Amino acid sequence: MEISELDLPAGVLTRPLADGAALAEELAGRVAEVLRQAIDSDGRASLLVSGGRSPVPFFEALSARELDWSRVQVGLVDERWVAPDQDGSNEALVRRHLLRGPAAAARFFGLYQPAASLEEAARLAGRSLAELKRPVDAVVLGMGEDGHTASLFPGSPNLAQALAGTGAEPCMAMHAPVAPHPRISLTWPLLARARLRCLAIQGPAKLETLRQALRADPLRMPIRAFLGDGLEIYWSP
Ligand SMILES: O=C(O)[C@H](O)[C@@H](O)[C@H](O)[C@H](O)COP(=O)(O)O
Repeated sequence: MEISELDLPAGVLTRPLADGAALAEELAGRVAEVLRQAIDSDGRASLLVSGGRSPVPFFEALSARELDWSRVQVGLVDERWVAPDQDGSNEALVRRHLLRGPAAAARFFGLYQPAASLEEAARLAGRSLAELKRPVDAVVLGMGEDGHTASLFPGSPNLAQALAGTGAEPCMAMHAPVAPHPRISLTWPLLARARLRCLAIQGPAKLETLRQALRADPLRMPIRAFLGDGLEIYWSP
C-alpha cells in the first residue's frame, strides 16, 4: 500500500520518501526552513519533537542545518517520567542526537522533574513551558501502531480531557495502560495549533494504522485528532 492510496482529509499533505534517510533529510529541511522564517519574522522560533526510536536520523539531520540555534527553543511533545540519566528518557535522546554541535546553543525545555506524583510532575512541567513561544512554530509527531501520538494513548483515564479543545493545561499526566513508563504528554490544543504540524512515520504497519485511524474515534486512536488541514505526513516504506 502507498500513502497516496489513503483517503486523507482535505488539506492533509503527504510527502512520500524513498527510505528513512531521505525522510529524515526532507523533514529536517522543512523544519529548518520554518524555524529560519520564524527567527527572521519574530526573532525566535519554537520546535517540539517526539521521542521514541525513529526520530534519531531526523534529529541528526536537523542538528547539521545552518540556523541561529541560539534563537531556537526546543521542547518535547511528551516524556517518560524517568530521569534524564535513565533508560527511556526522551530528554536524553534529544540532548544526544539533536542538541549537539551548533544546535547545542538552542534553549531546551525538558518535561521531567522529580516530584511527589506524576500529576505534580505534569503541573511543574506545564509551568516550565510558560516561556515557550506560542503558537509553536513546528511540531513533529510520531505515531505508535496503536494510533497513539505523543503520550496520548488509547485507554488513558484522562485522554478525553487531553484531547479536548478547551484544555487549559499545556501538559498532563498520562497513565497509559500499555506504555512501559508513566508519561507526561502535551495536550491537543498546544500541539494542534502549531504553525507547522508534521507526522513522521515509516513502514507498512504504520500506514495501515493510519488507514484505520481515518475511520476511528480519536479516543480509540488519538492520532485521528491530528489528521486535519495543514498536517504534513512524511512517510517512507
Ligand atoms: O515518547 C515517545 O515514545 C514518543 O513521543 C511516541 O509518541 C512515539 O512517537 C511513538 O511511540 C512512535 O515511536 P517510534 O518512533 O519509536 O516508533
